[in-house]
Amino acid sequence: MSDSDKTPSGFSSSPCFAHELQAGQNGYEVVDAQTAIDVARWRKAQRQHLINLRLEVPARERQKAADCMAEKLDTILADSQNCIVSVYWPFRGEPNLRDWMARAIGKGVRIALPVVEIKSHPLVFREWTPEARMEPGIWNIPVPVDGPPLIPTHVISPLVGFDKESYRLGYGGGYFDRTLAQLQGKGVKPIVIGVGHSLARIATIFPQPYDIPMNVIVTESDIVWAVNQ
Ligand SMILES: Nc1nc2c(c(=O)[nH]1)N(C=O)[C@@H](CNc1ccc(C(=O)N[C@@H](CCC(=O)O)C(=O)O)cc1)CN2
Ligand SMILES: Nc1ncnc2c1ncn2[C@@H]1O[C@H](COP(=O)(O)OP(=O)(O)OP(=O)(O)O)[C@@H](O)[C@H]1O
Repeated sequence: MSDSDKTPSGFSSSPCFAHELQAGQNGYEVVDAQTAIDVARWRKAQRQHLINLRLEVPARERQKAADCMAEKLDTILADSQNCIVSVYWPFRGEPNLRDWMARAIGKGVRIALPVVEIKSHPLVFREWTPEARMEPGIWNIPVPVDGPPLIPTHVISPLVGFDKESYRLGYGGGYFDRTLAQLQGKGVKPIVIGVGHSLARIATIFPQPYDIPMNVIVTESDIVWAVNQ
């Protein structure tokens, strides 16, 4: 099946929503209500499909792919002393970068993990080390409990899906977009690195006004920098 074959049919709106923009209250423009419902429904189905595809890959093969991604991260973060890199604690078949996190600390990088402190609010980042005290957070994902919030210089974001315009499909909470928008409001622009399997590539995520594109996407086979960097 070609990418264009995967384009859903039956939408009330075309992929270009620019003509439907209205002033919103969240600091970004909003599209009309029906478009928002259509996009949310389509994304939900895509998430389910892409997570299932990834979980069908045998665990050993997934770890091999994650190791390839880790090597590529080393290239991107070659000059990363003094950097604070937000990673993630893997779940539901996300690339497991935990060994890479420990190695990066050995090279002078500070590693942080995202924490949902308040539902539907921006994420907070707390430092992780192999000794960090962890507690189950949202969806039982372990999060560090001690230390002050950190502001990352780099945000490594796990991809459920991604498209050729470097937009990310996540789990539907809007957490990364909300967080990046908040940081940008403070004049902070971390480098956003998406990591995911190449099977997560789709033609478009039907980007919405609140979606913030990533700077670079790392898969097991490629490093793809966004255009207009
Ligand atoms: N490993 C890992 N940790 C992570 C993330 C991640 O993507 N991976 N996150 C990255 O953001 C944050 C958690 N993300 C979340 C995203 C959505 C929902 C959530 O409640 N989703 C709704 C479905 C919404 C919908 O489909 O419309 C739900 O499950 O009911 C919870 C947490 C922080 N930690
Ligand atoms: N900057 C923002 N401010 C307020 N709400 C936002 C913002 N960005 C996204 N959202 C909300 O989050 C919802 C889910 O967004 P989206 O479908 O992009 O999630 P996602 O990127 O897949 O999830 P996640 O980042 O948690 O993995 C959107 O419907 C939107 O209402």
